Amino acid sequence: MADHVEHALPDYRILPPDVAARMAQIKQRDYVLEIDRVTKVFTQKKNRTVALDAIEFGVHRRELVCVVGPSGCGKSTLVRILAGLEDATSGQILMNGKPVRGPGSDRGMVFQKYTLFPWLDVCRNVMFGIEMGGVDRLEAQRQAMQWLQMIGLEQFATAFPHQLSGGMQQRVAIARALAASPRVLLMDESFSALDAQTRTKMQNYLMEIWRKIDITIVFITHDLDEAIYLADRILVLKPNPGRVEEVIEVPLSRPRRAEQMTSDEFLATKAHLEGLIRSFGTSDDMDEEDVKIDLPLLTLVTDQVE
Ligand SMILES: Nc1ncnc2c1ncn2[C@@H]1O[C@H](COP(=O)(O)OP(=O)(O)OP(=O)(O)O)[C@@H](O)[C@H]1O
Repeated sequence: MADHVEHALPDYRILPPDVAARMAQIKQRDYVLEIDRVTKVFTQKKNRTVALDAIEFGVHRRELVCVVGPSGCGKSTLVRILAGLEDATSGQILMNGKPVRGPGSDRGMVFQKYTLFPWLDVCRNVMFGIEMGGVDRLEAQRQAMQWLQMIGLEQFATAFPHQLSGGMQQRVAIARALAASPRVLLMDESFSALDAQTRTKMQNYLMEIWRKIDITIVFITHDLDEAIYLADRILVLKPNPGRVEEVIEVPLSRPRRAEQMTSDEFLATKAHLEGLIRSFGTSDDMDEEDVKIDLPLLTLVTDQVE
């Protein structure tokens, strides 16, 4: 007899009762953001790329949706269209039922690269979004300090961005985006420049803020662990052309804890996502096993201990 029996993972589609109840509650809420048959075609000389092909999806109020997919499946294009930075070739984005015509204060954005204004101190960076909304300077300063308190950086109010670590800068970027009172926060690979430990802290920190305020989050990521850990639902895109492959309801209870990353439900969801990405057959950086490195001969290790 075999010494060990292979551990069978549960079906990732089976939601524990508390998760099923939460998901039912989320689905009763209105859509804040609707992607209404959005197609985006890029034409360059003779090349025609269908980056997004009739994408249809609705994000409920106070939901946290992650978007994953291999390189080139249209994640960045989608987030740029959601932000109003790019037009769809056909279809439309609706915010609370109204068509999006360009960037607006109802959608905040946090990018991958640190985008704080280097010449403004932390408080002024956060004040920026508030003042843009027509609030006077003194009131903006009061609100900015409240945000800094919320993110635990009030003692850094007069520091400049270069004096902060990457994680702290992203916390300020989140505070700056939220201070402008958006309905939706769009996050494009916002934590991928951070080291693993800081990244986990930022994920917990984001979920903590999200729990406290009325905000809906759309989070684009390459990282499957990050998507499963954060999301209520995961929108999986496939490339060539960019289409919705599947929408996954994450079978994990909230509040999320790091220990859940080794749970059967987590592993089953990850195994399924990995299988999907592999089935797209792209040479993607999500698939680390496929990465081949040509080493120059001189780098061969000669003192290897067996
Ligand atoms: N401005 C552009 N002009 C021409 N083609 C573009 C443009 N922007 C994106 N594309 C093409 O559209 C497709 C989707 O690109 P996009 O950057 O949205 O994918 P992605 O999923 O965000 O990729 P990655 O994860 O590598 O950032 C790709 O084939 C890309 O080459």
